[in-house]
Amino acid sequence: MPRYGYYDAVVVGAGFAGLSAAHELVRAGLSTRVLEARPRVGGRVLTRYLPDGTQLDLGGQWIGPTQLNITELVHRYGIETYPTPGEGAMIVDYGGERLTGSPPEIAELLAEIDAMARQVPVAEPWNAPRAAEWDRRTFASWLADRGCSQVAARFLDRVISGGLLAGSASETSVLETLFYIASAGGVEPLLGYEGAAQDTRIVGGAQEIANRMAADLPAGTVHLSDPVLRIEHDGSGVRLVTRLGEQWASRVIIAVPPMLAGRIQYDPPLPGLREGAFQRMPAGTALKVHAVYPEPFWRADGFSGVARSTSGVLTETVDNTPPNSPRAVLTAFAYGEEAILLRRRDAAERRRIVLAQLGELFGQRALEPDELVEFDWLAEEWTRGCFSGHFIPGGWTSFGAVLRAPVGTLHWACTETAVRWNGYFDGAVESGRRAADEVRAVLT
Ligand SMILES: Cc1cc2nc3c(=O)[nH]c(=O)nc-3n(C[C@H](O)[C@H](O)[C@H](O)COP(=O)(O)OP(=O)(O)OC[C@H]3O[C@@H](n4cnc5c(N)ncnc54)[C@H](O)[C@@H]3O)c2cc1C
Repeated sequence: MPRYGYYDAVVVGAGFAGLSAAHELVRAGLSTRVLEARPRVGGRVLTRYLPDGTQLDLGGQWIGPTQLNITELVHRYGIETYPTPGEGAMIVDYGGERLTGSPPEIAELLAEIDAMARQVPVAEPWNAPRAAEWDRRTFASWLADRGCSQVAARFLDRVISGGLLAGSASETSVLETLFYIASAGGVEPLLGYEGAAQDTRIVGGAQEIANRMAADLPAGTVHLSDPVLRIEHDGSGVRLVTRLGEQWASRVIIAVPPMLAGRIQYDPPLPGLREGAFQRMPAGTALKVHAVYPEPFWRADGFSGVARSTSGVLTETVDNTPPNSPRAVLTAFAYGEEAILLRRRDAAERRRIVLAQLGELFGQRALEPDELVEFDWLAEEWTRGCFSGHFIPGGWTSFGAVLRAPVGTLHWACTETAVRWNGYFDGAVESGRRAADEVRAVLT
């Protein structure tokens, strides 16, 4: 280990991106330190246990079979997984009509959107043939002009702009929407359960992967509860001022969400385009709420627990009960305007609104959970949003080219910079490894 706190590389942030970067740097024989603001690793994964042992993943939780980076880590550490409970009927509340799947109009629209997404080169979306037009246009305006039914537009606004991008169609460009879809390999790999992004869960919770990655680094590599406040980079080396002291490094990988990377003080200030990119990538506003019941009563009624809805505040629900759990968990998601509306209410009113909709979907027994557990990632000092950040309209074509470009001795990671599975664990791992490759190429 180097003396006097001088490292070949310092990584800021111990989420999947930062931990993945650190592993590659250590493997390359570079002296490495990770500085993490929180008293724990994992960032946007957070597994909590209720006193009786019921497990709740308050942050990210699913992995899917085409997410090869995160799957490799799960295998490397021998972490057990289980399939997302899937038996029983899905409920689709489609403009007040109750269906058991998406109607043909939605399938047609999704096929069209998929075809458009195939025209977006994921490493450089700004070079898509219709990039300029798609980047200045919101997805809401595309839906309006497409001439689909109002309910179909509302469904896609809530399920795509909400469920995937954690916002609403009026704030996201067509290009960002298509990039996100292309980055995951299509609409079905994103929205589906079996064989798709919601296929598999982690025994012990998703935070277990991050815990194991941190434990597998040389002792003392990860330094917790020490946020980086200021970065001085004169081209020859870097001085990092943290809450507890200072560190020096030849190279730094900043593996934190854009919203937070932009809040670190840089001296000299970052180039204008780099700063502009941070400013144009706000984080989503999704809310994830867990209702805990004595048993999964919906299964006995023939339902899978999966619901999608065009009305009410909740767009999606899922059976989130781990195997051998003492109690059952039904998890609900609100996105975009509905998630903002819920935040405007106090906790008692939020509870009333959420339970009323669960009752409409799953019947009387849903009205009386043992507990309702919520966690607001938007209010988390070291995350500031949920699920991830996205370019606002115009962002990709004006600022996309600088998203991953190093600034002198500073390198950028985090899921928002990923080419594949952007926004997911898998993309975070990819981004950390890519940034470590950049550093390795210079230092070894
Ligand atoms: C509710 C929710 C559900 C999700 N569901 C899924 C899912 O099912 N599957 C999936 O694949 N993805 C999911 N995601 C997204 C997934 O969690 C993220 O893509 C991934 O965890 C991001 O990893 P990261 O390393 O890029 O960033 P982060 O996890 O945000 O890590 C950044 C780290 O940097 C630290 N940090 C911030 N600022 C500083 C500073 N100044 N100094 C030092 N440290 C700092 C933070 O504390 C954090 O630990 C979900 C996210 C949320 C919030």
